[in-house]
Amino acid sequence: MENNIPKMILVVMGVSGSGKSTIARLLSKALGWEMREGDDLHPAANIEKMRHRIPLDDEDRRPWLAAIAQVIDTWRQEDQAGIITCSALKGSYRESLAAGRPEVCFIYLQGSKKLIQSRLAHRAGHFMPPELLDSQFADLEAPTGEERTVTVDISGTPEIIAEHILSKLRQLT
Ligand SMILES: Nc1ncnc2c1ncn2[C@@H]1O[C@H](COP(=O)(O)OP(=O)(O)O)[C@@H](O)[C@H]1O
Ligand SMILES: O=C(O)[C@H](O)[C@@H](O)[C@H](O)[C@H](O)COP(=O)(O)O
Repeated sequence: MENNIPKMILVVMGVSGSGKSTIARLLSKALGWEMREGDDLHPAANIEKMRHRIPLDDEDRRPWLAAIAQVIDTWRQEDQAGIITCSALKGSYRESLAAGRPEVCFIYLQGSKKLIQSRLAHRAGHFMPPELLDSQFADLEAPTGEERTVTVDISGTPEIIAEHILSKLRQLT
């Protein structure tokens, strides 16, 4: 139990630029839970595709989601809490990550295309081109009403968003 929050596995999700890495790092610091960057688990071909401004499809994402599930399963086997970033845009992807893994809780970073576009315009040193944002929103199936999901608005500062998530997680149990 950290900050009155029971051990769980958080999947920080949302479109590119919604703040997954930023917020996951803050949550990891606050909770002392290990954080993994989902971006690091893409096959090289996926990174190349995105670099060339080609959106990923279900087939491309299959091995990536499997690698994310593997990280989650390692934490489960070790009875560890953890935080991983993953866009998890579609309901079917979330189902594949959550099925048989009751420790998983999704944190959905919700924001408008306009706001996220403006943040991506200022992000440097990332392989993901801002031009792919339209395709991210086209694929997004927001997790409205799904179980074990916390939705937060991303218009505030990272610190406010993280605090908001922590307070919602405290109310989950
Ligand atoms: N709440 C926020 N307020 C202002 N800028 C933010 C906020 N969250 C993230 N950013 C900035 O927006 C950009 C995208 O955030 P990032 O964490 O890389 O998103 P993602 O991991 O979802 O692609 C980064 O430049 C980051 O510093
Ligand atoms: O199509 C997808 O499922 C996403 O694009 C996912 O692959 C991830 O979001 C990228 O790796 C970009 O990285 P950021 O989300 O960190 O911009």
